[in-house]
This record gives sequence, C-alpha cells and structure tokens, in this order.
Amino acid sequence: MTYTGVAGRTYVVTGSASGIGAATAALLRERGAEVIGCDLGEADIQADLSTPAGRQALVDQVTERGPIDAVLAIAGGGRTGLLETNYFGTVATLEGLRPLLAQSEAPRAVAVSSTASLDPADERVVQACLDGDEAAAVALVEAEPSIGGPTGAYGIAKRALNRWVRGAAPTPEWAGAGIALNAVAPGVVDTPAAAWILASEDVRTAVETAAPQPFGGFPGRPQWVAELICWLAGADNRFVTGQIIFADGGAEATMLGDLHWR
Ligand SMILES: NC(=O)c1ccc[n+]([C@@H]2O[C@H](COP(=O)([O-])OP(=O)(O)OC[C@H]3O[C@@H](n4cnc5c(N)ncnc54)[C@H](O)[C@@H]3O)[C@@H](O)[C@H]2O)c1
Repeated sequence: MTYTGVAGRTYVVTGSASGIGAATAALLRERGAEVIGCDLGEADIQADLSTPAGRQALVDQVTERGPIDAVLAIAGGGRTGLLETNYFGTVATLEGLRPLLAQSEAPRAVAVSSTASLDPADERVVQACLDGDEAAAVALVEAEPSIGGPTGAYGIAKRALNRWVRGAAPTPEWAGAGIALNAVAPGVVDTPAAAWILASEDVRTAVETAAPQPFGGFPGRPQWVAELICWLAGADNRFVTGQIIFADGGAEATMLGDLHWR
C-alpha cells in the first residue's frame, strides 16, 4: 500500500494559534497540506467557538472557501467557557462542517479530548451535553461550582465529547458518509494551557506519579500529539473510527487500563 500522506489535502484546524493546534497546523503545512486555521487569536478565521454566533461564523467562512478534506477540532482548554468551547463549540464545528466534509474523497475528523475525561463526571451534565441542551448543562455547572472531579466542568466536557464521538462515529451521517471520526485524548502536554499544572510542584508530582515510567518523557510535546492527529486525519487512515486514543505517555494505561479490560 502506498503512503499517500497529507499533501494536497485541505484541513480546517481550530485552536491553530497555539499549542497542539499550532503544532498540527505547522506539521500539515510542512507536509504539503493546505490549512485553514481558526482561533480566538491570530488565524485565517477569527471566531469565538464558545458562542453560537462564533460557531456559525466559522462554518459560513469555511463553506465560502470551498472543499475541505478534514476537520480538526482542537480549540479548547481549561480557562473559560469550559462546556461552551470544549463540548458545544467542538461538536458544532464538526456537525456544522460535516456536509461539506462528506464531499471529500477521504473525509476525516478529529476532536481533541483529554485524560481529564477520565475524572468522575456528573451524569446530568453529560446527558444535557449529549441532548444538545447548552443552557441546561451550563446552568447545572454554574449552580454547583464543585461539580465533577478534580478538573470540574472541563473534565465533564471532555467526557461528554468522548461519548459523543463514540455515538456519532458509526452512524449513517458519519460512517455512512465515509467519514472517519476519532478523538485524541492527550495527557499533560507542554503548552500554555498546561502552564498551571507545570507550575505547581504538587500537581506536577501527582501527574508524574500517575504514570511512573512515562513513555517519551514528561510533559509531552505538542508535536507528538500532532503526529497522531495528522495520521488519523490523513487518507492513510482507512480503518480507524469511533476511537478515543490516549496520547499520554501511558498515564491512562497505568491508571485505568485494568478497569477498561476487566
Ligand atoms: N496541554 C495539555 O496538557 C492538554 C491536555 C489534554 C487536552 N488538551 C486539549 O488540547 C487542546 C489544545 O490545547 P493546548 O494545550 O494546545 O492549549 P493552548 O492554550 O496552547 O491552545 C488552545 C488554543 O485554542 C484557542 N481557543 C480557546 N478557546 C477558544 C474559543 N472559544 N474559540 C476559538 N479558539 C479558542 C486558544 O486561543 C488557543 O490558541 C484543547 O482542547 C485542550 O483541552 C491539552
């Protein structure tokens, strides 16, 4: 089988101004792909994906530009609009661009989740997310600031995202249209979003201890995650869909591997 790579394909990359999104956009461009970057910060398309208007602006502007081959929903993080950006913005980006994406000969989509998705999550909020009820999900979180596990609403948003990817990938709209849809769940990666983790000795030690012999080293590099995203979203991925793939140096396998396989 000939490796076709990413050259000549067009990728929409959200979160392109920093961290994992910037590393992915750079890798794609280096390998000959065309990238349409979207971010709150400097990007081809500036849009705030925490709002319905920003999500619509992204879909409209990408659609105006013409055909695409992959959508990489990477924008997110743990600062503000935790549910709004990490769940609703991500799903709206993927769903909004799905009809355009389906016209590609090798359409692919990737959502970026997190190992925080493994934290205990409040099922009511997860369900409100999956129901598409943004107001209800946000109201639940606002009413109970200590909701969820150590990563709060961020972890809940990423848990809901995992569930959405698992549910959507095999449906006629995605698999039936030939679109591979996967999630990549990074562990701690050296980007501005993880600065607070890396700055705290306690948190850093706790995370390092979770995977005592981290594969690749700690913290991860954005490029290591970008490589995986690029492959999943490339034409060479002919058989992988509906997966939540942890790129975390072994943290998930160390912490929860037993739970998954028991
Ligand atoms: N760095 C980590 O340790 C880590 C771990 C697990 C998951 N992640 C996930 O990886 C993804 C990328 O994060 P990163 O680490 O590269 O962080 P980062 O802060 O370096 O980059 C995130 C980018 O997303 C953009 N963004 C945030 N909110 C947005 C919004 N409402 N609309 C448009 N753009 C927005 C930011 O402007 C920024 O450019 C996020 O989804 C994050 O949750 C990161």
